[in-house]
Amino acid sequence: MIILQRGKFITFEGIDGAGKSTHLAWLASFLRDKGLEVIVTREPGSTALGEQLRQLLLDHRQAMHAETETLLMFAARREHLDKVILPALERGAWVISDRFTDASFAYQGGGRGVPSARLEILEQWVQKGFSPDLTVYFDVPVTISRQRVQSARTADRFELEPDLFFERVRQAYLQRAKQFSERIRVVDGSLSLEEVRTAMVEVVEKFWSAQASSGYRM
Ligand SMILES: Nc1ncnc2c1ncn2[C@@H]1O[C@H](COP(=O)(O)OP(=O)(O)O)[C@@H](O)[C@H]1O
Ligand SMILES: Cc1cn([C@H]2C[C@H](O)[C@@H](COP(=O)(O)OP(=O)(O)O)O2)c(=O)[nH]c1=O
Repeated sequence: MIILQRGKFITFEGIDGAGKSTHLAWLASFLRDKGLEVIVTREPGSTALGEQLRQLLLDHRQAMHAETETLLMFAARREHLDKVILPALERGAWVISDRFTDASFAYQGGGRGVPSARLEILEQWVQKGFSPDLTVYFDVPVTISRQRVQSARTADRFELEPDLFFERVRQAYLQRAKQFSERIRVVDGSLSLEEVRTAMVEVVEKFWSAQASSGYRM
């Protein structure tokens, strides 16, 4: 009898320009080299409906109430869980997502001031106790992330927010990293690309060894 083990769910977090997307591809190939099926995905988005919600959420002409924004983020997440994340984990694949619920606590909570208690209700409603197995948080000062984003792409609705908004987002991430220190690993994203990658590899290799020693069959 073949007993299929559930895959692992890894998320990347950080303020815009922290370097998440740059390092995601590396992690995917690291895990694929170990023989795993790996799904790379992102939030908001990654389903047909989720990508439409993403367009509404990121379009700078689309002003919206902070609670509308929050509900749309969780609506996109519900689809993402149902159509992509949970089926992949159940068939044994590993899933790496560029952002997940920590982003709602950081952006809608820290950035927009939506009370954590409300976010926790939505989290419980949508996730029913499900959360990532590992989160890598790339921490960068706002000035650095701004410079990177400005030279890399056209700003979306969030990236047009002032520095103060991103300071609050960053503080909320740091606070959450303290609160969930077992799950959320902080990497200094302000270093050179090579140095950040080395720090990330260390985090991922530790996680990998912990899985192996706890009996996870690779
Ligand atoms: N450690 C780094 N040093 C210098 N530039 C970086 C570093 N990390 C990312 N970048 C650059 O910053 C820009 C934004 O990076 P990206 O990975 O898209 O960030 P995010 O996905 O977190 O928004 C890209 O042009 C990328 O090449
Ligand atoms: C998932 C999520 C993203 N966001 C925001 C953060 C980003 O500014 C934006 C899109 O995410 P993303 O594509 O990761 O942006 P970037 O590549 O610039 O880091 O959506 C929230 O505000 N709340 C959420 O729950």
